Amino acid sequence: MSASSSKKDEESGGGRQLLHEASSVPSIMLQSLPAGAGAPEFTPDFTSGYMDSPYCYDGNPPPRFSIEAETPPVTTPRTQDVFLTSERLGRRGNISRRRSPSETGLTWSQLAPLKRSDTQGSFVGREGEYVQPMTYSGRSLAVFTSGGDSQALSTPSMSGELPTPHHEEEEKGPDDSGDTLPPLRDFSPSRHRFTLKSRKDSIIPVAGKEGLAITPQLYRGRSMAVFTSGGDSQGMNSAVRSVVRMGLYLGCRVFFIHEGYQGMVDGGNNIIEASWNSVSDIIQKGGTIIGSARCKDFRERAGRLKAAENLLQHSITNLVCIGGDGSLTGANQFRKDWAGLVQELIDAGRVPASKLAECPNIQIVGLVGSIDNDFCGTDMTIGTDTALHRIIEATDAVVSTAQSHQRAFVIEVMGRHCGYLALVAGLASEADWCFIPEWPPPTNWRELLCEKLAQMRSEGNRLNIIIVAEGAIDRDGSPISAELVQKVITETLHYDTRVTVLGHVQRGGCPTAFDRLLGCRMGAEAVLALMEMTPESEPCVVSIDGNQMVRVPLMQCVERTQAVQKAMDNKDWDTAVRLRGRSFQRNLETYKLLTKLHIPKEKVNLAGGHTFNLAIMNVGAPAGGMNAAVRSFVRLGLYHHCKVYGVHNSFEGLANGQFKEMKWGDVTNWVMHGGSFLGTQKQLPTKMFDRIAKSLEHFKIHALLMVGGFEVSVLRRV
Ligand SMILES: Nc1ncnc2c1ncn2[C@@H]1O[C@H](COP(=O)(O)OP(=O)(O)O)[C@@H](O)[C@H]1O
Ligand SMILES: O=P(O)(O)OC[C@H]1O[C@](O)(COP(=O)(O)O)[C@@H](O)[C@@H]1O
Repeated sequence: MSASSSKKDEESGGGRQLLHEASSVPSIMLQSLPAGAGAPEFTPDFTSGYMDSPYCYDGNPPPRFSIEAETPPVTTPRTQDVFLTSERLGRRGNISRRRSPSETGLTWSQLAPLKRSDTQGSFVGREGEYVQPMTYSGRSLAVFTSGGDSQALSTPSMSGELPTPHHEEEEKGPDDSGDTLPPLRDFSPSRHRFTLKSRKDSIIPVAGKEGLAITPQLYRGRSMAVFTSGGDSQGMNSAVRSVVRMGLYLGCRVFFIHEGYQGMVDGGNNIIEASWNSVSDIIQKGGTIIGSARCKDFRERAGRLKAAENLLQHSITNLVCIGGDGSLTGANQFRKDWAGLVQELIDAGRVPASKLAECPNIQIVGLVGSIDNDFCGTDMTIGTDTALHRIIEATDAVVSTAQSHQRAFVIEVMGRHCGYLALVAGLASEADWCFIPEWPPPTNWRELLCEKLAQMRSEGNRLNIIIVAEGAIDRDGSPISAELVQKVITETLHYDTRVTVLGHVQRGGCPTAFDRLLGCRMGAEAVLALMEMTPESEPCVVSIDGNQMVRVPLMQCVERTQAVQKAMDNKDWDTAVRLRGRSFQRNLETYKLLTKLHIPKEKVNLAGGHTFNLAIMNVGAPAGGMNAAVRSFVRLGLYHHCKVYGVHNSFEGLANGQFKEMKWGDVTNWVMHGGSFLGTQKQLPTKMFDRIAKSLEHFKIHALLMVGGFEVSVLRRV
């Protein structure tokens, strides 16, 4: 026994001693997941723009949880208890494991660190990696929920295929970008160009200025305009509001251009000056108050000439374009043409000659507003989060009626070229199958699909949910429509099968809090980026990277986005998925793994034949997502040949031996349910340590995952 553990024994009394005496349980690892409102330390700080756990900044260590690990049973040099969290809480951020290297005695390189300057530090989780089936065959684990329950995303899967490893994406290495920002201080344009260090991406982001103090009236006298273009999305209004107010704050004249490029071409009342109040009371509204359009004229030089003439009338030489890749491509073309267009207008006597000196260039900054999340270069586009909420709400509603009538439902979601919405909706609703354009199903998908659905029914499921992206295709590139899927199911299985096309409902309605904030943050950053531009600057897109506002070169992003389509056209699915980014790959792998009906058959055991017992429990008040976490844990544990126990009723259950061995099918359909199926209680284990230790010994538990609030820390401190 180490010196440190002896000391802790003295502090904690007999229960701890029991753990150490349990010869058949050489060690125990405790891990905890924060859940719900009972985990205030993880509350995102939306206002500052940095949604990390304050652990990163306030210097306080997180609660520690292990009951000491003297003989580490698993594979790392010295395995310790960890605290799992979503790194930087970017919606597509990494799941990371947090702990202090100084506490663990490990070096950063052993931890595969993210190189953050957090007081706690993080190292990258293994989410999305290809994981050999049955790697930890024989081990046991248990799960419990405790504290407040929480509604969360967990992970279903899709095809009957085994997961195949994807190539490691080259563009993004571990996020080592974050910590170059200095504390809040005055901003002036000559200072503050922070580069994000050591990125391996071909698209290199530059850190934005969010969080810095900005001097008012810094750009007094400049003119700028904002417009929305292409398909609208929820959160565009928030971005417009933010652009207008930041522009005014900096002393600029700010104009609205109504109806996208069409308004720019038509001019007149489409271009009007904005005031502070003209954007009041819009942050909560869906759509775009300044209108959006698709405009043929602007694709032609003649149209762009008219647009330039209209902008020159107001001496507008700074544009914030809120739209998709098409709109941003158009903006880039406009910028390239600008000098020639101005000269042509002067030559034709349509604008005074002085305009050339006054407005020699036009500067462009883009914000991506699209529900599809199809733009390379940003983790999330404005509107995606809201669309996902709509889809999940609708799917939950469909599930209830499908259940009554024992029906299969094929739900079509938007995404002409991108499967993000379908895939993530599939994950979050535990759909039985999910069709996306980037990863078409095997050629015999009809048989596989029907086999899977039939098997589910034979195991007692009353319904089936299949999600089809609007742009889903098969391996030959032919569309897989919702109607085709319906036909296959009806003809083969004779199930009562209905199609629900969610359509524009997904794009309408009020934005979620996330999209409102995303619009706000991106809009403000866009104005700063715009004002800092020089005639030589390339147009940029303001994007979210992890949870940081960054600027990325517009055309590189557009090219990468178009490359995904090219890869799909060439039926190069691996490349298409890879180009979509690591988070997309992770989602896909997780979906494929966890949606399987049974544990995959492989017998590989990378743990060298060890048998491990795992347990999971919930603690504290219930919080959304607890069941989803349990489902993922149980299935992954089983996949690694562990024995997995669910511990009922928090610490009390732990002390009373309320352990239930969990099987793969026991957690089916757990994702969409709030609360805690294991049962959770707000209670401290302080008076139960002896009994807890006996239970752990009795069930020979090697590792325990606690999902809950602060209560989990008490056991750890023992
Ligand atoms: N290559 C281009 N040149 C000029 N304008 C373009 C170009 N591509 C798109 N646009 C303009 O942007 C508008 C919106 O583009 P679109 O692709 O329909 O939507 P999104 O911006 O949502 O991708 C088009 O109607 C057109 O006016
Ligand atoms: O409203 P429209 O013009 O029918 O467009 C529908 C398309 O627009 C989208 O909602 C969003 O696409 P973009 O934002 O990329 O333009 C797609 O998912 C959908 O296929």
